[in-house]
Amino acid sequence: MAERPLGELLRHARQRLADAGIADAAFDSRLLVEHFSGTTRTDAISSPDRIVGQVAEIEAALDRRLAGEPVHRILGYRDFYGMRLSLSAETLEPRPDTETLVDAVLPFVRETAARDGICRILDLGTGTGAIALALVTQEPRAVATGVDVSDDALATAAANAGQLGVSARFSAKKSDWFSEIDGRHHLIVSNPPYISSSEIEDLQNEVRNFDPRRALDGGPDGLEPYRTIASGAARHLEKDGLVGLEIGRDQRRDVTEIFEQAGYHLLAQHKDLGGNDRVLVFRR
Ligand SMILES: C[S@@+](CC[C@H](N)C(=O)[O-])C[C@H]1O[C@@H](n2cnc3c(N)ncnc32)[C@H](O)[C@@H]1O
Repeated sequence: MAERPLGELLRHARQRLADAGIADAAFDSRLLVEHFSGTTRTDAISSPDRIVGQVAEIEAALDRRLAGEPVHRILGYRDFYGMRLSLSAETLEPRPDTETLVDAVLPFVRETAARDGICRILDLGTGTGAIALALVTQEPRAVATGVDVSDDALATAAANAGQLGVSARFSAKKSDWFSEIDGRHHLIVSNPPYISSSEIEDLQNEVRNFDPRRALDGGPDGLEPYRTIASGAARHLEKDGLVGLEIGRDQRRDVTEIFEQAGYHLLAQHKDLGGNDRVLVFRR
């Protein structure tokens, strides 16, 4: 059937996902139908008889969802800190938990910018650019370098900066952590890969099969990137600069120890909305 009324199509889509046991069937079906039909939630309520011509595209999107692909991978974007960020094959889907890191360091970014007229930020493992772009869109005097080893992620981050109108204050830089980085920054932020290599096989299919492995795998104990960041950060930080990190829920002690051994002290720690340890902020 090439055309169908919007209300009927929404019910059908929801039913297909619910019948297959998809947990968020109502939410996912609404996002997919709205995206591929170009309609809004208001249209669904005010014009359920509106005829939708994109039935084939919507069925194809539902097929992908039924095959286990996460809904935002199918949509090609995910919203983060009020921004719509494009995704690509080698970018992690930014998660709401990571907004905790942005909230934790934003006051420091604003204070630094007010004092020095600028805040230089280094985002290690930038992916879509989520953390750096949230900070530069919130503070107009902030400038950020987003580092990644993936060309695909860097191209996506640069495109996201363009979409948000902040290209002049965001540069995407290919570097293995600090290897190609010069100069000093007021703030280093990172949500590095922090899952141990052996645990990756136990992850939900939707994470393991659709988020890039390079964005997840933190080495044998999941802590390798933290060691690299702890040992290199001092050469790239301004005096009194901060390091803000996202961590796995059981990594608070280990990551604190790694940074304390490198001469830092823990300035603040934050839990995510689920009450898990999620963010640590260090000063030297
Ligand atoms: C967990 S993802 C975080 C992405 C993004 N910052 C976010 O919070 O949504 C980790 C990122 O680190 C990048 N990465 C992995 N190894 C790296 C390395 N050696 N040097 C720089 N970036 C690396 C991955 O490509 C990935 O984009």
